[in-house]
Amino acid sequence: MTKFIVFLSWTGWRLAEACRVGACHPAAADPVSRMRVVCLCPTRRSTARRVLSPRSRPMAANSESAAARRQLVLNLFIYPGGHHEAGWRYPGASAERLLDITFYQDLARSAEAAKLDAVFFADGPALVDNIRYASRFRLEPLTWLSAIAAATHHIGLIGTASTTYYEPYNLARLFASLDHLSGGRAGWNIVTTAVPQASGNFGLSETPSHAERYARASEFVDVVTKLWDSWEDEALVVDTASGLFADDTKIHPIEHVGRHYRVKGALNTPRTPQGRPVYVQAGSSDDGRSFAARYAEAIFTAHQTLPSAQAFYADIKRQAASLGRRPEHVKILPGISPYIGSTEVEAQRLYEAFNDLIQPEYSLTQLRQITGTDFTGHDLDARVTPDAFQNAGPRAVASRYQLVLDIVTREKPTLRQLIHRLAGARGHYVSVGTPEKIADEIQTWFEGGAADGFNVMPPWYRGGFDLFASEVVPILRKRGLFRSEYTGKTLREHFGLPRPESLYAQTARASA
Ligand SMILES: Cc1cc2nc3c(=O)[nH]c(=O)nc-3n(C[C@H](O)[C@H](O)[C@H](O)COP(=O)(O)O)c2cc1C
Repeated sequence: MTKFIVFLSWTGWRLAEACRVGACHPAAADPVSRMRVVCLCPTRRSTARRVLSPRSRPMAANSESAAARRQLVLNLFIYPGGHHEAGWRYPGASAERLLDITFYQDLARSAEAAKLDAVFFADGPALVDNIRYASRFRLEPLTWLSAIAAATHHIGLIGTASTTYYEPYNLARLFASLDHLSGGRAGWNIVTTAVPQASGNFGLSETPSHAERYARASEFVDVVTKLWDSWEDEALVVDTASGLFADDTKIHPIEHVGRHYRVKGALNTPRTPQGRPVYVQAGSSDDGRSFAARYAEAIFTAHQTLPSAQAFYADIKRQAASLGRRPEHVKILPGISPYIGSTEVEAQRLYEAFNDLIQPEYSLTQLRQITGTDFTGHDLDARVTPDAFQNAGPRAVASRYQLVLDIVTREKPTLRQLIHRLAGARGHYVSVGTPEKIADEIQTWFEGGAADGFNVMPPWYRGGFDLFASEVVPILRKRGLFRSEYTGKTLREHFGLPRPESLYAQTARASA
């Protein structure tokens, strides 16, 4: 017997749109979640008219062209099974295709068709605890992004790699290769990795301290920058007539000797189309912020409230400017996880449908990892108070810990409410509502000094992303906030970032 799920999925909303003109449709199978829907014509007509006739927002002043106007950055953050920890269980989530590269190539092509800036892959050098309940295995970013590069032409490719668990020379080669093979679309999300179980996979008896990780990260970025610049742009000659392949006077060993690394160089790969991949960064503590202000060209960050995001945004822009950098060359990109419905009620119901699928064993594991407190066996409907987190230890300086503490202090949730808050997007902003409402929130953060764009984190694939691309992006485009066409080919061009001059060219110019 076909199960009728009353709440309206996307096709149902489309049907509701048809309802507005009075033509009710029989129940139809919804290709997104393959749930059968019933179009509630009579009750929907007024709702449909209210919801479906998009409220006009003040359009961009005609005199100001979209191209001249500051453009929103939108990346699709790809996570196996979706960003909600139970996303893999949601009907229509294609759980059987979690390791199917064609699924991710199709998703990236859809993101490219929507003119998004980049696809974004996280990474973690260890198996998460309690994998038994959540699709939290890791797709190694560089290999999967290389396959996506072959299936796309414009969209950027941002992969995460940890300075704590890589070697500079290898990382420089990998990202240089991704930039070459993609025609200049590579971005490197620089992380220092806080998860304690990673160190055992790399022969370390303990996890380096928070401060030590950032000290290493700074030297690491200095080394890879020298490696990416070790070939001057003119070094590669390839003159078949004369037989000169490369001008080795323009290839420079870096001879780096530092506290953490000794690297002779030069890199064994020519300088790349972008010169260097785009430097993205994720880590929001004080150390993380000063590191980001110094190196990052884009910063992935987690904020639950507009004021918190505004304070972070202002701080980073101020720090970057004080280092002589142009603040507009540092893009602040909070995560946003959208739950989209044709009415607020339906969107809320969708959000609750996901939370009904969570398995608290996994959620409590994540909470313990972030806060150091094990709530196993605690009453899920009892309130959580800040003094419950006595075992934070070194985690206390990590931004994710602070974020959870802020939620508990601000909202006084029960344990169940807290794990629901975190289940959606691990502490990133969750936006539940109609496409208009979600576009309003994006515009408010973008114009309110809180974000230069977002890493979009759909609760599930594909439906969660397809709804965002088909319903929210057009509203943003209509408001003049987001591109209609790519105007560049490289990720730097999408982000409006300059191609960096090599260190040698800078030195030569300075001494000329
Ligand atoms: C938004 C965000 C995303 C992150 N993504 C990753 C990741 O994919 N892999 C990883 O190893 N660490 C990741 N981290 C952890 C950071 O690399 C860093 O180790 C941790 O946040 C501690 O630094 P912080 O206190 O400065 O945030 C992320 C952190 C943030 C804030």
